[in-house]
Amino acid sequence: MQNLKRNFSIIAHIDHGKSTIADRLLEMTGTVTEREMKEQLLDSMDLEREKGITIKAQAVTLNYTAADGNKYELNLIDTPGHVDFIYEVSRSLAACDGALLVVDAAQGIEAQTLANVYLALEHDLEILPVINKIDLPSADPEKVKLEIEDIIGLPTDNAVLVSGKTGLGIDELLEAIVKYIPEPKGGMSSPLKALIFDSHYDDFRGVITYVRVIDGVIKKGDKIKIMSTNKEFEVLETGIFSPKMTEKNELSVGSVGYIITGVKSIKDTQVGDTITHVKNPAEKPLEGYRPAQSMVFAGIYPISTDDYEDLREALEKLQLNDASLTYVPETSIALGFGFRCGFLGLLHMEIIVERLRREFDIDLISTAPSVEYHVTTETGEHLIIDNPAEFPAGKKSIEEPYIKGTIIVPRDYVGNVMELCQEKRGTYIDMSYLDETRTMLRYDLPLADVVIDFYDKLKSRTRGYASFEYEMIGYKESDLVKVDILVSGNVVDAFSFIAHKDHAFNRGRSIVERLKEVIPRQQFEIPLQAALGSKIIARETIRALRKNVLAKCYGGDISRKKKLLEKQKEGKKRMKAIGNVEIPQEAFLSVLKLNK
Ligand SMILES: Nc1nc2c(ncn2[C@@H]2O[C@H](COP(=O)(O)OP(=O)(O)OP(=O)(O)O)[C@@H](O)[C@H]2O)c(=O)[nH]1
Repeated sequence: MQNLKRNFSIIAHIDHGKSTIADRLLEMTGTVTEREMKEQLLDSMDLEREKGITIKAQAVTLNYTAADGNKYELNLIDTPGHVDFIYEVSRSLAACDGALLVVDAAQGIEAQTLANVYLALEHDLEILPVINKIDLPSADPEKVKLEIEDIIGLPTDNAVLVSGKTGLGIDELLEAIVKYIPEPKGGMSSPLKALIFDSHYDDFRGVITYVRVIDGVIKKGDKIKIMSTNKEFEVLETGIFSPKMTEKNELSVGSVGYIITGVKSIKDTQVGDTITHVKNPAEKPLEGYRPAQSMVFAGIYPISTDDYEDLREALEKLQLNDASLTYVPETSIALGFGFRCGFLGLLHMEIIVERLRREFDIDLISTAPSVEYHVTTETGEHLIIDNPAEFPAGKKSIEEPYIKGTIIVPRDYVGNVMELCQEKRGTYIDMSYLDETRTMLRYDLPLADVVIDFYDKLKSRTRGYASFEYEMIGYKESDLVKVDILVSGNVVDAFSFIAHKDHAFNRGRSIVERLKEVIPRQQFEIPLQAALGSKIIARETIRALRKNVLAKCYGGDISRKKKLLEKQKEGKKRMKAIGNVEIPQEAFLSVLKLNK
């Protein structure tokens, strides 16, 4: 029997029009009305819209009657667009049989386009090229077609030219989806295999698990189990997204929808895992499952110690919907009680910190982001550390994570990009010309240096024209040291960092220079030092000053004097005392920012 389902996702570089095209498809198939369309449906989170990125994979089912008279069920699975979420992209793609490759007719292929295409090819997906924005005067669809053929090696005979803005070509696109995206293969009577490609926590209904059924049928009342953990659950409801959650009696081969099981935590239904029946289970799970892994770590501290419990609750809540966020309590002499958090990448970290601030209204300090190091001690012990405070004194060797970075940039900026990559300890791999104006560069880079300020610098040095994408390539041995910052001879743990030996001096010096500017003079001299073990590598001194707030009030107005003293006391609350030195909160903020 013919399967009239088609499962696909849209892959595109940021701003090439993924959401706009998705909206048009929803509109043309009558899935949502124009009025409902006002809000861009597929990315609904505020923050997401602001940052112009799609964070969480989502799905929607469209009903489409094709020119051949058949009624098709088209399942569009939205994928996150950013490298931080590459694993989620990969799992969403695994739920599809094909992908629309959307390329902006005026911009051409970008780094992210390439990375996502390679992922789709790894999953054996049929790729349908879609050239968007053909309404633009600067559109050059023929040139973009050639690029797709030359750079990706993908034929473009069946490429569809569209304008997400005007709706031009969307009819043809729907027909092309039915024609070129393969129908789902799988056995109706085979043991159940369903891939979990996303999940979210709903306050009222518990965990909603997004699944794609590969083999078999799943329905209400079924006893199921998660294959990696063998945990068993009962199915309370099955349904599809149209785009609201709509109950359906069953999900069968090729279906994309949700199941509700009364699971309390999304940790129990991790993305990439396989669901099967307790009775007559599948023999083997679907390939490629691995738990999401933190790549970037940072300490997060409430500015006011009163907010500590609120911060813990907020993190707990965020984790309900984000299994890739990890946190453990941590204490810092300088910053007090907080949490060491693990993130998928820098953007993920920014999003979480921003949500803590906005949605939970907590004032925070985050320490400079770091990565996970593999250390072998002199006694042969292997340690994994993600916090400079844990850096062992005696060590034999230390390894750090490396990425392979791909940067596409207009030719004029190649010099700047190469310079930046060199500063970031990159190793040049190769360079190729995409067309007359654009160049693709590849470098191996240490992740630690990429997370610090690589994106920002790349943007400013190429005036925003560069696109950047990376993949992890593993660990490499490196000459790394820990640098401590001392204020009046006391180590301020929040400022300690791990760096390559050649960079230790510069970073250490810039921190003590900055501290000299932001710590107010006190009644005694304050030495500021950067130290590598017991060796001082940089030093500044804040000269002594007798600060007398009453100096200005030579008259006898006692109440005014009192007021000033009160004010000074207030200010002191916002100080952290390191030894006998009072350091204002702002000093931490400004130095940690610089450290970023
Ligand atoms: N002129 C023109 N503009 C378009 C077209 N399609 C999309 N745009 C515009 O391009 C910009 C990006 O479109 P989005 O649909 O948000 O792009 P996206 O790929 O989903 O972007 P991210 O969600 O940031 O990954 C928006 O300002 C759209 O209005 C088109 O066909 N023609």
